[in-house]
Amino acid sequence: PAALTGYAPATLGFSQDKWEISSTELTLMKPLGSGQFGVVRLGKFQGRMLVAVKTMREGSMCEDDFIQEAKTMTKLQHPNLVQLYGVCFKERPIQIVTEYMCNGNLSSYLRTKGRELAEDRSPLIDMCHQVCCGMEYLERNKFIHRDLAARNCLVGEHNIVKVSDFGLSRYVLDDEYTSSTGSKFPIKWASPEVLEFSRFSSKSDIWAFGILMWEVFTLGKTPYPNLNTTDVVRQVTHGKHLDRPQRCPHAVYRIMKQTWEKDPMRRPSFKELQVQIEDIQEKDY
Ligand SMILES: CNC(=O)Nc1cc(-c2cccc(-n3cnc4cc(C(C)(C)C)ccc4c3=O)c2C)cn(C)c1=O
Repeated sequence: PAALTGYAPATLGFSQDKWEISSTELTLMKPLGSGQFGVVRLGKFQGRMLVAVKTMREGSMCEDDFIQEAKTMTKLQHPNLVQLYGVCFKERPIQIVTEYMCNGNLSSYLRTKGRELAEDRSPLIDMCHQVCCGMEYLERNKFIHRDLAARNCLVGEHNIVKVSDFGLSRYVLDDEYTSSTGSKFPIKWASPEVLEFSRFSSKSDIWAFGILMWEVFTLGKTPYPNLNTTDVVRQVTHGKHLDRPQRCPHAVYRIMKQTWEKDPMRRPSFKELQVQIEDIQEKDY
């Protein structure tokens, strides 16, 4: 059956609209770590399919709003998106069940495995291309991620990269995260219009994608190293950009710079970025 070949069927094999999962169908296993909503565990669905299970920490999420949206989110299906399989919401705390990615988040993966990846440049540009493909699908579906960063992408076998937790920031109840002046707000990935007016759009996702490209070509460095929040906000609003990472080809840096246009409408779309990245892959790699 498909599950044994490692191919993750989009809807775990049940009918399209069965996005409600009963907790009796889940076996929880080892913890994978904890995120904004609490502990995430490895699990098994119906005793055979490996999944990841987020158990919502009390008060961390606006659960009713999320449950409304979950049905739509299960319909977002793409090879470069971490598939949302369904939600257990008959008991509290609710549990979110997604596809499992064996190599963890892209930021840690770059920091630990980056050396090998950088031996040849193609894996790095290929990872950017995969994220771009997942984001182009979201853009096409008028779906905004709102917190695109290497830490919110996950890695599977054979350097497969998928975008994770898209749109979930809308349900975070922690003001430290949601307020642009909060200690957990992702300032270094935020575009000028997000910093000034909290104006999120696919064009602010494009800005964040440029920062993610910089993360990839620095093998997981934190952007604006040794700058504090105030300095980052000043630099970004005054049009000062991240420098070209030493292992980043000029052609790739030219793409990054397009994503950091102050005027959102002058930034490319993910569709246009996809073509530009594919052109580089054909020529240089
Ligand atoms: C070794 N393999 C693995 O560890 N694989 C996996 C690890 C995680 C994992 C583990 C712990 C924490 C988080 N995490 C991290 N950041 C988050 C950020 C948000 C927002 C709203 C702030 C964007 C929401 C949820 C999370 C969240 O659950 C994840 C994704 C999820 N999945 C599907 C895996 O395959």
